[in-house]
Amino acid sequence: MKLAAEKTNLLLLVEDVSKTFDGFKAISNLTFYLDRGELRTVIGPNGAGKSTFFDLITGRAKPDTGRIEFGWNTDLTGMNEYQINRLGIGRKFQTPSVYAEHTVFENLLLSLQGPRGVFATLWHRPTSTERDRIDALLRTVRLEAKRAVPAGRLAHGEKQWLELGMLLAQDPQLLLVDEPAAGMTDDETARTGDLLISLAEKHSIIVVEHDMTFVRQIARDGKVTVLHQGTVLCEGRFDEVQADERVREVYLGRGKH
Ligand SMILES: Nc1ncnc2c1ncn2[C@@H]1O[C@H](COP(=O)(O)OP(=O)(O)OP(=O)(O)O)[C@@H](O)[C@H]1O
Repeated sequence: MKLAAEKTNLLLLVEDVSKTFDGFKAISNLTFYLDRGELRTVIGPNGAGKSTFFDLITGRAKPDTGRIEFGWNTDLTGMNEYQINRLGIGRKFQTPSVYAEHTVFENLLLSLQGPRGVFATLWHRPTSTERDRIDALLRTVRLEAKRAVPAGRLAHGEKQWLELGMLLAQDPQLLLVDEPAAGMTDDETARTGDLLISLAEKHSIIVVEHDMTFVRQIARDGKVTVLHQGTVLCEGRFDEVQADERVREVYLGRGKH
């Protein structure tokens, strides 16, 4: 349990959380702390509970027991997904969900304006502040050259970057990113890593990932958390985790590298 003095830099507190689905304990006494400005990578074999962990933070699933707090003692367990999102927690799912027939620019405009609705947004002339904001987002995700291209015509990697840009348009404090490198070429994967590292200067980020080359790239000297059977098996720098016998047994030993 964290003491008050240790909490000053804490952004997310997950303590002793459990979640059972139909008698199966998907998350079991999970404790996890994230500091402000951290870029944390979470790995673990299939079924370890990574998606459920994100579901619990974002309010998609509710814990049976335990505490989940954001910022300075804001209890997330009593809030719904919308309220948690409004607090500043954004999630990017593995499969990009962009408006295929609308341009990259329009997709970013839609995210910037929130729940106004597609029709209202696209019939309203963006303000110069909105244009500046979108230009900055396009630079961040390196899609300036694609601003007028319909999102459906983008390459897989570009769609993922656009969706990250759409998430950033809401200016979240905490970004939860699910397997961003899945299905990407090596070059796209490396660019995604660079992008996440640059975002970590302003945001706190948790990335769930299977691709170990990518995990090594983004983890640098930061912490990697290994989940197994719904709980934290170990935590440490990439090389420490990689050398841990328990990790080798449950994860790397199964042929994932
Ligand atoms: N809504 C649900 N109902 C029943 N069982 C569930 C539900 N959600 C998750 N589970 C179970 O909980 C366990 C953890 O699932 P979860 O999807 O969180 O793992 P994961 O680490 O994300 O796996 P993967 O790497 O394959 O995506 C799995 O055994 C899964 O079948």
